[in-house]
Amino acid sequence: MEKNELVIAPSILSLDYGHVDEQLKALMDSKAKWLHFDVMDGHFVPNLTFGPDILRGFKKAAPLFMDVHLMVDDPAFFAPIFIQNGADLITFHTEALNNDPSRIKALLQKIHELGAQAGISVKPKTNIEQFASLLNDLDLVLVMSVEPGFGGQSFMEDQLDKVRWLYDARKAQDLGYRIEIDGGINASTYKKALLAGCDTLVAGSYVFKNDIIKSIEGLLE
Ligand SMILES: O=C(CO)[C@@H](O)[C@H](O)COP(=O)(O)O
Repeated sequence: MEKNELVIAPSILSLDYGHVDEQLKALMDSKAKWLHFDVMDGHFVPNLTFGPDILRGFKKAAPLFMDVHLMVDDPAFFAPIFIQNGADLITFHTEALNNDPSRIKALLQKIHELGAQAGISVKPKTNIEQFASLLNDLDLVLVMSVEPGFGGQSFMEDQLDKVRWLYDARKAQDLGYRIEIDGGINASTYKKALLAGCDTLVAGSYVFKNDIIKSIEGLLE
């Protein structure tokens, strides 16, 4: 059984930036409670996206739970800035801290001290089991089911092994972290993600290239 209520986090990477007001209104009228906000620095991943001012603007226009995914070389520098500007949850990539458990733990703690929830993001080639000792410090684990950097890629089904491992570990240790999946989620892949144990679905192109309200409702069914 799922421990957490199912949450859909539309990824604003795929928003149609010619029609921002309209789309934010549809999001506010939808059943989405979260927004997924991808921060890319052009170096950790080969794409550039949004800074903290944009997050502040989005939060004002659409006051939903802001799930901020840092794809940056220096998450310890950027996390406090995004929290000040409205992030409710920050995830960062462990590789940016050389996969060093003590540095990862210190940043998770810093994020918590600043009043936000904290989690790690896991790239497709990253082994999750090396972070077993950190599970108790996490509010969420973000499993990437595509290589981070771009929307519209195909779902990597083999990443569901990580989801199953996280699900079993959570149950065995009676922990409460969310299991979020991100990349290639659509009307068919979401079912596989839910069956494997995800409780938080990020969806970009599927939501914004279809009817926003109906596609979110469909993923919640
Ligand atoms: O973080 C990323 C890409 O790096 C994602 O959040 C994408 O924005 C998901 O887009 P779709 O695969 O759903 O189109």
